[in-house]
Amino acid sequence: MARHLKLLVQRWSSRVFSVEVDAAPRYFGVREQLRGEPVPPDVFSEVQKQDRCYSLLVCSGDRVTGDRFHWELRDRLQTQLPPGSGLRSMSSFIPDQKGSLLKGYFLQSQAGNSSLIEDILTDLEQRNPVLVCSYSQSEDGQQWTQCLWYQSEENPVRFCVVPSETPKHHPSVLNMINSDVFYSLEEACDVLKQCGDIIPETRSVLGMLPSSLDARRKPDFPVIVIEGLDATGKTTLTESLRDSLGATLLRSPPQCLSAWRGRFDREPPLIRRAFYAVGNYITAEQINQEASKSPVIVDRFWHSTAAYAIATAVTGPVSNLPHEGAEVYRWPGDLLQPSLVILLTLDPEERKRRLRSRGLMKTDEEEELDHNKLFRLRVEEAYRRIGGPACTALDASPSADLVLQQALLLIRAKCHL
Ligand SMILES: Nc1ncnc2c1ncn2[C@@H]1O[C@H](COP(=O)(O)OP(=O)(O)OP(=O)(O)O)[C@@H](O)[C@H]1O
Ligand SMILES: Nc1ccn([C@H]2C[C@H](O)[C@@H](COP(=O)(O)O)O2)c(=O)n1
Repeated sequence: MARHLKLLVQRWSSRVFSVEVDAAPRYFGVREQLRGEPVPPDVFSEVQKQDRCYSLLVCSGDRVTGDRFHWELRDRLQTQLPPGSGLRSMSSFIPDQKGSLLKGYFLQSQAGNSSLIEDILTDLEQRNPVLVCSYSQSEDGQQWTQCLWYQSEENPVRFCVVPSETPKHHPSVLNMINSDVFYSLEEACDVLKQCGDIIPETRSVLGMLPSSLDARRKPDFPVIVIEGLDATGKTTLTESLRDSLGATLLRSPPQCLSAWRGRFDREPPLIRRAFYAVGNYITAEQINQEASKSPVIVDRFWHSTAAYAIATAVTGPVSNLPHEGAEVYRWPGDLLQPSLVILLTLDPEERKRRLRSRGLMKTDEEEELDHNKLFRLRVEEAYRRIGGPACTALDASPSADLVLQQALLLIRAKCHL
């Protein structure tokens, strides 16, 4: 057994497991001996006595391989598992310990299909970096126990399953920095470089980077970023501002990456977010060049990259986001800081009306914004919490002309244009 797996299992009883039920995590832990009354954790409360549950945790030493495997595993399981397996996202972590998060899946077998499921899991564990556990109920129905699958042939160690308190931080927060949100060009490039063999397009993306970057260089003209959810009116406003101010209009990701964007949108968060992070640095270089000649308007920048990444990594209500002022909301030290960031805000019904009347194709995340109210609320709140510079909110519900006038007032007050 690999050394890192052995170390993992040694600290097994200090780990907490979380299973997603109705878009919110439920927590449980394991103990070698049960103290006090047995209480089944609520994730097991609706499982029938004769049924078994299983967990699979991805334990790859290499994060690019591990994240890609975790991403593909969901499709594989959805195709192979019999109906009614109740596949859910799961994770395992040590509370408050950064980098301790392992991602995986939780499922259950029903009477009659457990041998099929066990064959699938055995095959997966033999060929891939996964750790499988099975859960079963004791004869008297009082207790659920966990058995590490790789040991089950030899001398299986059974752990008692116990409910666990909601941890201070959502588990995803433990691995967010430089996995979901990148705080330096170097960290984002490292991920893309590791993908060179599996995604040849990364070489072209990295080839677009300027040879040197100077985040401290102060642009001669103001740089104004327009942010907001899709269909809040960014394109409409940025084009009007360009015309009114005689400004240059740029966007992030920049035009030169558009041929590869769809390719990276199909990758797991680690790779996808690294692509968008690198896009911001390429746009920053374009800003540096243009802001020596005229004001620059930018359609999306760092706030979009960080807000969508944070809101996707965390599940459940807004209260699961990292707390206000947390490290994840800081601005990367090596990225150009705009003079002003305007966040367009819009009532969800009006946004939907504009989306419908526009009728364009939507990305998966835009679809998610429409269907998942909690996701939308998390993105909006993450936008507000990101600092350095923080967003200035602007109500985008009046007519396009009135929104333009309000934006010009903000720009003149802040940037003395
Ligand atoms: N102030 C406004 N009042 C009414 N309709 C508007 C207003 N601003 C924009 N629209 C319309 O709403 C739709 C979405 O606007 P726009 O494309 O500018 O949004 P966006 O934020 O750039 O969207 P995306 O991020 O998806 O590209 C368009 O059909 C546009 O004409
Ligand atoms: N600087 C950026 C720009 C965009 N994104 C991501 C966030 C969303 O998934 C999607 C929205 O972009 P749009 O469809 O409006 O072009 O792209 C990002 O992460 N960073």
